[in-house]
Amino acid sequence: MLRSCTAGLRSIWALRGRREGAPRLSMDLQPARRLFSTEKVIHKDWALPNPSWSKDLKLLFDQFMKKCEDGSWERLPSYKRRSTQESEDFKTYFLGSALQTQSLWKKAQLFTRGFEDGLGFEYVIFKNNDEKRTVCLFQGGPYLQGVPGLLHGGAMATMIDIALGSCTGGAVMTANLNINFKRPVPLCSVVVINSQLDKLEGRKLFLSCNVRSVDEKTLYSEATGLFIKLDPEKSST
Ligand SMILES: CCCCCCCC/C=C\CCCCCCCC(=O)SCCNC(=O)CCNC(=O)[C@H](O)C(C)(C)COP(=O)(O)OP(=O)(O)OC[C@H]1O[C@@H](n2cnc3c(N)ncnc32)[C@H](O)[C@@H]1OP(=O)(O)O
Repeated sequence: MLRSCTAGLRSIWALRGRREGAPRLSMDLQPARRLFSTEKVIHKDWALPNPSWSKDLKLLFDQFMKKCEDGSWERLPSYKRRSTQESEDFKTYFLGSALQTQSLWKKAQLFTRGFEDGLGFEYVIFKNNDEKRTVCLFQGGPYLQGVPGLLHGGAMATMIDIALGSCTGGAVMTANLNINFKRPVPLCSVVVINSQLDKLEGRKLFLSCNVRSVDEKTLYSEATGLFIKLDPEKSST
């Protein structure tokens, strides 16, 4: 596994900069203004295949794109930054946040999309609106290592949070996340996160998910989450 990961890493580095519009990874090599300067970078949809995607990930992606053809499933686009409207929605609740007072708001971006192709979080989410569930295809790259050769549990928790969040809509926050890590996830492998909305109770959304290998034989994790729809009457800061 480590050998294939190293080979993958070599090919990832060989492909550096080839994807159109892809910013370089390190801030010290690339001045911040260049990372955030063009509309093209800001609005790029990152939930699409790139050369770092493994065969498994591409195959599953193609299968789900087929399911999208009759409209029962949709691929969720993924941007480094939230749309102006979404940002405004959240700003309403966090008027005193440091981001706004320190003028850093313009530089804010989703941290899962801050890595160079293949090194961090490669993922795409498909949503079935009628069934209130999503499927997240996730390949965790070499920069997400915890125990040598294995994916860091925090990286897995991040993806679980995002996967569960994708079953919600509008302005919500994670109030509780409960994860059982059952088997370690090999670094650079592909996992499938099946999430569903179990119950809606007022502003509370109860969700659950499981994380499995592509062949479905290995159950890596199971999790539940409680998300709360933000109350416009309350400010959280
Ligand atoms: C953001 C998602 C957007 C989705 C967009 C869709 C696109 C899909 C694509 C991509 C998905 C990306 C997804 C990203 C995901 C990232 C999410 C995060 O990282 S969030 C950061 C970590 N979370 C916090 O920092 C919260 C901190 N906590 C709070 O701010 C508050 O506690 C909050 C807002 C959660 C609730 O506060 P209150 O004042 O509005 O509500 P109160 O009255 O306290 O609670 C309401 C009800 O919920 C229960 N409740 C609240 N917290 C609970 C808890 N921890 N456990 C159990 N019950 C709880 C309460 O008991 C109450 O229940 P009763 O109505 O009385 O029955």
